Amino acid sequence: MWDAYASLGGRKVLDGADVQVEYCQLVALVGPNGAGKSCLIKAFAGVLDLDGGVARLNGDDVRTLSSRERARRVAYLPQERRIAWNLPAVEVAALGAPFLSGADALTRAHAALAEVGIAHLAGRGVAEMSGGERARVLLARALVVDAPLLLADEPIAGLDPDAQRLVLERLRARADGGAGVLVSLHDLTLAATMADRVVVLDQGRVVADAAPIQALSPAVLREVFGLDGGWIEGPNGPLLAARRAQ
Ligand SMILES: Nc1ncnc2c1ncn2[C@@H]1O[C@H](COP(=O)(O)OP(=O)(O)OP(=O)(O)O)[C@@H](O)[C@H]1O
Repeated sequence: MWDAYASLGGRKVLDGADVQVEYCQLVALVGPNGAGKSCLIKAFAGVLDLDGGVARLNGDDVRTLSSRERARRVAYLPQERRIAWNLPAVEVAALGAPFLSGADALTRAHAALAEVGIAHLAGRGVAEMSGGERARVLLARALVVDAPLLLADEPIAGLDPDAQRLVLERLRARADGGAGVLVSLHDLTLAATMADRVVVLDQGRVVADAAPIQALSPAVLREVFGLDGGWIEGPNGPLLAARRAQ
């Protein structure tokens, strides 16, 4: 995405943001509440109009692609977790592959539910699930196709710690398997542990885009997140040691 500008309700929500997602990379998008992360992801998914700049998928302006072509090229997990109908989980997950035959879509949906650790819930209605279980069904819907670009807006919000790790490991595996993955996160330690690159967004602008520890430097932690501190090496990767700036 180059030079993206967008406004909502008369306010600038993207202000010249440049973000590239390469194949085989997991890119974590971080920033405070209201920074523009969802807007940026929506622009990539082709569901938010830009006032300026362009979101390209493999060179093509996403807005020029048909819905089916978009569904092939980009899988999108929105932040919104509402599901209108009480369909079984496997049928909800199968909706992620509208261009496959019903049987193929269901086979893939079963595999995607297993991938996110809820194969046992395949036949359960989504209205009869906990919030975290439903969140995993929606993630499975995004994983049903091997889209070259996977967009996940706060995929681990509301999940227990084990499920958070599982979901990020699955997204990591998609990147290792060749996809570009852009995932918005609030947990900076998980972002630093799992991502190849971290993009820091603040007021619709990219203020850092680098390897995790470089992007989340003490200066960025202070200026963007209001935190004093830095990174220490933990047994399983970097750990954020920070407190609110005085
Ligand atoms: N439908 C809307 N109408 C008007 N303003 C909106 C709308 N949706 C979002 N905004 C504004 O756009 C800005 C960016 O919102 P966005 O949802 O992209 O932030 P975010 O970084 O994803 O935040 P969070 O971490 O809270 O999810 C915010 O100032 C928000 O108030």
